[in-house]
Amino acid sequence: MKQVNFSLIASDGMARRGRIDTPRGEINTPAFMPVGTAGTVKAMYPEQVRETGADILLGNTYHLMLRPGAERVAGLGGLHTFMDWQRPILTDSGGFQVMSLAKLRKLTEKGVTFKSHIDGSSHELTPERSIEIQTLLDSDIIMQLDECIALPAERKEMERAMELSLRWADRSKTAFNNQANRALFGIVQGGDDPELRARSAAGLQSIGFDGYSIGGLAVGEPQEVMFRVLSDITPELPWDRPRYLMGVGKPDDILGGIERGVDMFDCVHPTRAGRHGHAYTRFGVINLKNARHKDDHRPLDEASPNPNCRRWSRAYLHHLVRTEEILGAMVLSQINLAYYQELTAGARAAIEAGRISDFAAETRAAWAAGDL
Ligand SMILES: Nc1nc2c(CCNCC3CCCC3)c3[nH]c(NCCc4ccccc4)nc3cc2c(=O)[nH]1
Repeated sequence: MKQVNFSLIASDGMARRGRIDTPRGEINTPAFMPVGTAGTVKAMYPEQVRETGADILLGNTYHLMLRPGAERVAGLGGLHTFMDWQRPILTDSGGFQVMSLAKLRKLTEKGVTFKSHIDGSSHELTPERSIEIQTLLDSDIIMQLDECIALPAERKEMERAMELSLRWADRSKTAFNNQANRALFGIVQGGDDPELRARSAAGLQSIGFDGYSIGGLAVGEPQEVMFRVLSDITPELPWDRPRYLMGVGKPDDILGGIERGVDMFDCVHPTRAGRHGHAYTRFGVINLKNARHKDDHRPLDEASPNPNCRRWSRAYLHHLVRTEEILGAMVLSQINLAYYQELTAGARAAIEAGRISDFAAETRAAWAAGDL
């Protein structure tokens, strides 16, 4: 009996409020999933990540297969034990990271061979090996191996990568062998071409997956192109399965994705931006590196539910950022992750109350009015 199940709790237009039940706990959707690339959400204790409201976090096949190695993590009890995060983990298949990080990549029908960006050692990633690695990590939601191309691209190129990804989807499903205790997601490709996207979605559904990721976006295209592709594709996907928009994004991308029927999001942005001195608040993003803050005794946001937004002056946060103090990265990572969770929690409540469009309008108005 499948131990990972999606329930649709409410919908409001295309927006959905759902829940994914897994052996390691539930995931409330729309969900923002913090990224813990190498087995840690940078600058955060696992319990702090949970306290921000996260139900699930991401691990990374590419990084963990290179160091410390998938078999080694398995020997140490799997990724949950290794990092002491006992709630759900989603892992990516590694293909995207190979194409963006590795050296001397060679892509064939079989898979992709590459040299590690860490020590130059040779590696191969195939649909079968990626499933094996994600299973060794004991991940709760795993991804097919796919090929993601940057936009803009020629239609022939988008078609080639989409059709390869579909063949790899089939091989991934076979290698997955219907494991009951974890979920396998297919990944929709097809660039910005509606016909290719529809073919990809139909092809994945005929194979059958526990969830459907929307890949090939947030790869350089303008936001309106991403939104058009989303509006075209979510109606083509099964309403009773989660939709996961990969690598997205900034708060306004996430809000727009929710309005277009997306259930799950991941992005390195909130943690990376935090380490670079950018703080996300209800009024938009504030660059604390800017010298204008050096005498500002006001807290970041005195009405925030997050104590870290009330506790220190902007001048102090500016000081931490300017001096590159470790506490700066810690505090701003927590502030940004907490804000992303406030945003998705607010969306979940608004969908349940049938008022997602009001919520979206209020949220955008606060961003626009931002007295930062
Ligand atoms: N398999 C697969 N993964 C994709 C990813 C990686 C998602 N995060 C994985 C985590 C696992 C661990 C690491 C990440 C994507 N990320 C983005 N954009 C990120 C854009 C961005 C870049 C830097 C900062 C902010 C945004 N588009 C993506 C498309 C795909 C795709 O088609 N297929």
